[in-house]
Amino acid sequence: MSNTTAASETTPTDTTSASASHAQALLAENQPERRQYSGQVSDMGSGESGAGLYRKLSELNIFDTLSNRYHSDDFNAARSEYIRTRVNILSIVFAIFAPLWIPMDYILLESEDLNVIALYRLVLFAGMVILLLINNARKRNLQHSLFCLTILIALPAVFYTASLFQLLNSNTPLIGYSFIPFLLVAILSVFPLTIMEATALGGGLIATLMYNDYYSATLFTLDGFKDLWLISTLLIIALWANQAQLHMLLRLYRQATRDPLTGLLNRRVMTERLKELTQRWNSSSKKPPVCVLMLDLDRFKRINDTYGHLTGDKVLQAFSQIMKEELRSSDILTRYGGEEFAAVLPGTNLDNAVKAAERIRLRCEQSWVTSKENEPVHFTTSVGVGQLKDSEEINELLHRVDNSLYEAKKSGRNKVIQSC
Ligand SMILES: Nc1nc2c(ncn2[C@@H]2O[C@H](COP(=O)(O)OP(=O)(O)OP(=O)(O)O)[C@@H](O)[C@H]2O)c(=O)[nH]1
Repeated sequence: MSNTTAASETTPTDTTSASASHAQALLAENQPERRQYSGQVSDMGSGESGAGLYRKLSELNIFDTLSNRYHSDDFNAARSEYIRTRVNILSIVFAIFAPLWIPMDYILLESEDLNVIALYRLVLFAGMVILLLINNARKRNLQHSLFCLTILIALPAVFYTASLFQLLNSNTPLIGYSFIPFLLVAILSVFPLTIMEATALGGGLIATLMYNDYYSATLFTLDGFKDLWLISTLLIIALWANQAQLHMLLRLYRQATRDPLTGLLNRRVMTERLKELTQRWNSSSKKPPVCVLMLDLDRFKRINDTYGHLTGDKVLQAFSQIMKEELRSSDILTRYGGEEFAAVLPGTNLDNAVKAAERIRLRCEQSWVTSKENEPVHFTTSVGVGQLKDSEEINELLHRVDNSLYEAKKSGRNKVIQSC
């Protein structure tokens, strides 16, 4: 055990690993911009910063709903469950309604088309049943759910194209067929999709409609234009509905997982993430290092008692800002309890974790917030650091690191102690 030397560099610890990229996704919703300074720490609790256009777009949640690039693995898993259940319901609806129309075809279609179309409908029915099975084979996997959603949209689109080709030369009116692309675009609106996902699926449907209009020689007619107009309008409304759903999901998710004062993850989420991480770590042959920091503000009660709780809150926000700035965006940062914080550093060895802890300690020492009376309020932190050992349970690691933190407090505070 040792109190480490102060690290002069201000760059975050940077060792690579597979788990680091996983953790990056876990926390991506909370990425701050890195700023380097020491001195007065502004009271930014949300973890959002930036300027100009980027900031405006962030405020409009454009980046949140544009693609899933900034979504955590956990949020993606939650969203995939929404998509999976809706794909289940819709594939059952299609499986029921596809063969149900066969009697209507017998009334409306000419005899030479009947058997072929009935066969297409049975194939669509079988496709939907198979999709139902595939859709439930993997849970909490966004790629898989999006794949199944694409199949859900593609199967009726292929059925529509094949039927249209079959019925191209017949004189019967296409009752029960021509609305299919419009129905599919409308169906998109029940899913919480990003703009890119919905545009890709909607674009595919518009292309299908145009392809069929072209082959039935209606693309450049008034009817063709009317179809395009209608499907584009429906797609815009579907995109709007997608955005509303995705935005609401993100908000609910953030409320359930974040500490409102600092914007960091809450303790429950951190424990879950850490459990997942260690399970994966213990079962894999590659074992990149994983370290944990436990950080506690020193004599925080005194700050509250002297300057009031609002100033205490400012210190908590400033401290979390320092953590965000001194650690990598792939690290898992948590407000663990009142004035206690924790950080999981995947892909970082003990030496580098100690350096990172030392950077935070030093930044705190050099920083201050201002009280209501405009007095500078300084603060310091004590830190315990430990690295996950082979076959070690997560609780054992946390217990070890907590003991180091306790030792740092006992031996005078404003210290980093590593657990061996
Ligand atoms: N302002 C503010 N204070 C909080 C919050 N959560 C916990 N606290 C306060 O944090 C203080 C923690 O005090 P202690 O546990 O005695 O620890 P300490 O004064 O930091 O002493 P050491 O940890 O031993 O250095 C208590 O006064 C709590 O009321 C919060 O969200 N805002």
